[in-house]
Amino acid sequence: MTKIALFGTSADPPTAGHQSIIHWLSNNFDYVGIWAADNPYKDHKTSLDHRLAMLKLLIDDVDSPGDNIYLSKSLSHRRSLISVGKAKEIWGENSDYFFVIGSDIVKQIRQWYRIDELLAQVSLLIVPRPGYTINESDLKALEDIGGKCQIADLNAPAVSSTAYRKDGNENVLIQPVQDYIHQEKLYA
Ligand SMILES: Nc1ncnc2c1ncn2[C@@H]1O[C@H](COP(=O)(O)OP(=O)(O)OP(=O)(O)O)[C@@H](O)[C@H]1O
Ligand SMILES: O=C(O)c1ccc[n+]([C@@H]2O[C@H](COP(=O)([O-])O)[C@@H](O)[C@H]2O)c1
Repeated sequence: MTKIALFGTSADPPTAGHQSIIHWLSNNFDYVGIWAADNPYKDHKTSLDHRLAMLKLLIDDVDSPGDNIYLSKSLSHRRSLISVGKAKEIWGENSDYFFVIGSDIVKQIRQWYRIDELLAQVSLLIVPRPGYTINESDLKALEDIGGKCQIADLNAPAVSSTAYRKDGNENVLIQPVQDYIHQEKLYA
């Protein structure tokens, strides 16, 4: 069965961490669907169009021999259940869908919109994030509501969008994203 990884991010701005996840997904799945979306729990510091443009630069910079990464505005939705529905219009009902989250989201995701319906349609692929241990009790709570969880065998770097927004740490960004931010005078 075709394996599809789905990865949504607020991309405010996208970091070297997002890039290492996308690179790994590209090597481990048949297709990778990526989108930028507003997060209903957060305020964003720049427009969705700028965040999409930065995400495109980040993906263009990924060395992907399979050429299997799809950044699609049609997937962009603040509710991931809707994004998954859009993905199924692209890759069909008979593919195997893996919804990718960092380990910092494992507890929170239980509060997401119609989470039981989301979990019925995808497996969760959890990327270990430095500083965020994956607790058995959180995995069990997800399983209790129908979650099928797998842990990705990937060491993502200890970087975050917050480190750039709050502290201006440019080391968390790849050069093309830094250049775009300067050119468009974002996050000033
Ligand atoms: N370095 C990382 N390691 C593991 N997971 C990550 C990493 N960066 C982002 N993720 C995961 O990718 C998804 C999208 O992340 P998001 O765009 O919120 O980045 P972030 O750095 O967490 O942003 P912010 O600092 O604004 O909260 C989330 O599921 C998050 O857990
Ligand atoms: O569906 C939800 O209820 C929901 C709640 C919070 C976040 N999301 C999505 O999760 C993705 C990652 O968000 P973020 O801010 O962690 O990058 C992004 O695509 C959001 O739209 C989705």
